[in-house]
Amino acid sequence: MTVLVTGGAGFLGHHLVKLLLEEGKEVVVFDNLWTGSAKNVRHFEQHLGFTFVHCDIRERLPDVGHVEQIYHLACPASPDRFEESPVEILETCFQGTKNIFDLGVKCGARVLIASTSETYGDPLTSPQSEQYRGNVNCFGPRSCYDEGKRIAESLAYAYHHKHGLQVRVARIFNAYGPHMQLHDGRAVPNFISSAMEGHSIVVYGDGNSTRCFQYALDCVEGLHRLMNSDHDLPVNIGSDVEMPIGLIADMVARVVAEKMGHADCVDVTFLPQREDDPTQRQPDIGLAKRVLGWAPKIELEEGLDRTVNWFLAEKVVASGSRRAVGGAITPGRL
Ligand SMILES: O=c1ccn([C@@H]2O[C@H](COP(=O)(O)OP(=O)(O)O[C@H]3OC[C@@H](O)[C@H](O)[C@H]3O)[C@@H](O)[C@H]2O)c(=O)[nH]1
Repeated sequence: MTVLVTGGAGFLGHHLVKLLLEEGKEVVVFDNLWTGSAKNVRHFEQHLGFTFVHCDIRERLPDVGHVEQIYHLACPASPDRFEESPVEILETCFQGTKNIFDLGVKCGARVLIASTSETYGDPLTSPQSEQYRGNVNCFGPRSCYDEGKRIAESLAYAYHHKHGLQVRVARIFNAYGPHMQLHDGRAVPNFISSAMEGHSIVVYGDGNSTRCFQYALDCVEGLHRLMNSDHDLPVNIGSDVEMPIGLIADMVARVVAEKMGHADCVDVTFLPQREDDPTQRQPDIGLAKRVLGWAPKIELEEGLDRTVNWFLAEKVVASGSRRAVGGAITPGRL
């Protein structure tokens, strides 16, 4: 079976491509390396079943022959990028997704889209089940992503009704793990990079906003189960262990300090809450448990330990060989 993964050089893309190759699938990756990295796919290059195509899904897509399944992950996911490139993100969510759906119709492929907990906006109810319709500001600084992903969901069901496209919709809640960019902008890598570099950790707000963080391997296992299930309505994929961000900052500071042999943890600096930053978030994962038999397995302590180990190892490699990070990649097979 040939599987296409858009955004396969991204953080979650990396873990998903690895899982699919280990399963014996032929994997084609589409990525323009906007927020992904060549490093995230370079070690797949000797795999005969792997093909990398450098392309932008907003443009006319290259011919890749027949594919049976498409995981559509391509889109920046860090709130820092939402403020930098809102128009490009909207184009990716609409035109990019439309191009992928057209390819799905042409090939008769099933398409899974990476939707998001951001479709619930700043939720007024907790936990958030798939029935909750959300509280999204349609013109705020995060709206390109929130509304972009909402229109991607709408487009998925429009293609299903009009063209019979088989769609799967995963609403992914906060994920973290190895292969995120150190300066990605999201909380976990930001906290790790500040602690590693001895800078104060920045927490927006008073530290009481909550999130539930899932480890990358759990997340891609959930995507894989959803793709191969019969359930064609949106499903939350996330951890339901809710924690204040201030506590997560403290945990990261402690883990990094222990591993680097520092006696003291770094300080935490509090800055004003960012506009429209959700104050609480916790998925109801009852549906995923029921229809996919899925729930996250890796606890936050264990996941943070593995993630910090990975970032520290990357730092040693980078300082040892001074090799380029995220450099240009040649189109075609890696
Ligand atoms: O350096 C930082 C970064 C983030 N934060 C805070 O930590 C919380 C989590 O922030 P993140 O940037 O990791 O992620 P957010 O929850 O804001 O958005 C994410 O939600 C789920 C996704 O689908 C997306 O990846 C992204 O939109 C927010 O309250 C944010 O303000 C900090 O306090 N300091």
